Amino acid sequence: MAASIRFTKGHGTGNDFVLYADPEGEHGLSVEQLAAIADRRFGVGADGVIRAVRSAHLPDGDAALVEDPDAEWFMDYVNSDGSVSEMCGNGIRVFVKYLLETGLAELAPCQSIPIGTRAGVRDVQRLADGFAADLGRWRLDGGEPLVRARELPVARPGLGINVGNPHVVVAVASDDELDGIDLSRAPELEPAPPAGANVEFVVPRDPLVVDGIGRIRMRVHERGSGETLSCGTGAVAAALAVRHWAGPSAPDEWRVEVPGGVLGVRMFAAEDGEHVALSGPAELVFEGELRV
Ligand SMILES: N[C@@H](CCC[C@H](N)C(=O)O)C(=O)O
Repeated sequence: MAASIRFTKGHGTGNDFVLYADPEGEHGLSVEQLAAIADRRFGVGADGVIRAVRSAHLPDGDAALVEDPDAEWFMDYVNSDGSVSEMCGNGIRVFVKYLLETGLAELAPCQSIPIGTRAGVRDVQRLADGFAADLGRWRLDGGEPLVRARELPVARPGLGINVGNPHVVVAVASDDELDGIDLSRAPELEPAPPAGANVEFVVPRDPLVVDGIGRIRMRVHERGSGETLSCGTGAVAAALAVRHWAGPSAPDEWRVEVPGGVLGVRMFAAEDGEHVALSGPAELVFEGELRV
């Protein structure tokens, strides 16, 4: 018999999600069901589906990732093709907004809430106009694969960066070149990273730095979702890559323009090394019922 589940649709700079609450961890959906929900013609339509599960009710594999006993909620994130990802930078802000609006959690302005994810526990702070997520440590990862994309005149070397999930960032020559890339198909990476990667194409603004803030524009092809209007972890990877290429005088604060809006990225020293934080808006736009 078909079951029905209440859902909320939300987005962060146009990266959109279907969210539903499953506090006791009883309503995990199959890959096929998740992909059907995310389908833009035959389903609700979204770049990803997010399930809110109490950490206390996770299966052993995911429970091992939640080391902080204060992380009451776990963000179970899947891409629009039903594949699992470790982290979603836009999703985690929308997730916290959803917990607050549905009364599943409380958070005073400027305070933070720890959220369990497959990349570990991440703190999300409530701001006046959105949320900021501390995405923790990052690392150069995956070398410098050659990237080929349709309408990109030549293959370019990318830079592999892991911010909880894998990214490859590619610098392009101009706004026109960025706008001309056809991302209706996944870019080819050589060698291909074993777990795949999200691929960001990035161009600096001129001048690159204004008032101590670095400025870039990017487009993204997401692993498991295709081209999206925004990718939070992608914006973080893009800012880290451009800072890496720009050298020691580059700033630690960045403004990243994506097709769906603007995100903020900040690198800062923490006890266990350098962390990177992502800030931006989170919107909930409608509610409905899933028939699964
Ligand atoms: N859009 C997200 C990233 C979602 C996961 C990604 N497609 C992956 O497979 O790693 C973001 O805002 O970070």
